[in-house]
Amino acid sequence: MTQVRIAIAGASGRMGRMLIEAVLKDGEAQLAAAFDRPGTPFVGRDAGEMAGVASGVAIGDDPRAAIAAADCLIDFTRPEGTLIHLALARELGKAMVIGTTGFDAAGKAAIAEAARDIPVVFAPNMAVGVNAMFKLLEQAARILNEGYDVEVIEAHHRFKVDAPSGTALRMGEVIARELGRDLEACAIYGREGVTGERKAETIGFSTIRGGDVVGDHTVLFAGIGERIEITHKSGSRMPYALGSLRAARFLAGRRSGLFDMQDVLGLR
Ligand SMILES: NC(=O)C1=CN([C@@H]2O[C@H](COP(=O)(O)OP(=O)(O)OC[C@H]3O[C@@H](n4cnc5c(N)ncnc54)[C@H](OP(=O)(O)O)[C@@H]3O)[C@@H](O)[C@H]2O)C=CC1
Ligand SMILES: O=C(O)C1=N[C@H](C(=O)O)C[C@H](O)C1
Repeated sequence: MTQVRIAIAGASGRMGRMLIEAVLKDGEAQLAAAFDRPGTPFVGRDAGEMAGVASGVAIGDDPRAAIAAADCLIDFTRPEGTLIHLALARELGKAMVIGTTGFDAAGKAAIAEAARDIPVVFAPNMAVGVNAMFKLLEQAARILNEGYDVEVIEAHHRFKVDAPSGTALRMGEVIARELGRDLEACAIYGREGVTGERKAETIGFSTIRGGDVVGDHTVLFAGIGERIEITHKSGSRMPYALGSLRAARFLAGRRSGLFDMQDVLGLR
């Protein structure tokens, strides 16, 4: 069995650490490189240190060298960093798994463009449970397509920098598509003051930030006299890391193309 050689960007970040731990425990993957931004105190230290395992791989600060050493780059950083790493992966002909959220339209277009030359999995949530919930939402929206108000509520830790979460936005997209609506036109991001009555076609988003909440998402379908709530709660970041490794294996042997976790999990 050939092992997929993995490089990890943002090695000292919350997801970077979790990914390193997952790769080191996975018999089908090999940690080829891990890197951080130059000047961070983690550069030069063993990548497995925070997982309590000696990996023999020192955290570097040269993205090009790290990506060149691997078959696949897994990137959970920030949009500006991811786009730099994406250009390098494209130049070097390497696969890439992108978990970073918060891209603008130009960033998403750059990912689609790069995927003409290299294989890319780009998904706002790598957890199997959340991807199952996307399918449940499709079905719920299909059934509750009239008379039910749709609200997406998400909660995350105090360190998260983008809102609403990428997952909440994808939930909104899935529901809007099923209802024949354009999310850009119907999304309401928070309410304040005299807002007037709720418009039936809107999809509302509410964001909570606090403490160490890993990630909770609820979609509320509220009718007159009844309501349905579909909720996913993350208790650990490991499902995101394990999903990313599944994605890296899915990309092995592919030459190009833009995929998401629905493709990886065969849910399309
Ligand atoms: N798709 C999914 O399943 C999931 C997605 N995410 C997303 O992943 C991303 C990272 O989350 P998380 O690990 O919690 O964040 P952290 O802030 O803990 O880690 C981010 C890492 O990226 C580095 N980084 C930041 N900016 C840049 C840059 N411009 N260039 C290169 N490296 C950079 C940071 O380095 P430094 O310390 O120097 O800033 C840090 O090492 C977020 O967008 C989050 O929403 C998170 C969980 C699951
Ligand atoms: O920043 C996080 O932590 C998470 N971000 C992703 C998102 O924005 O949807 C996925 C998960 O919810 C955790």
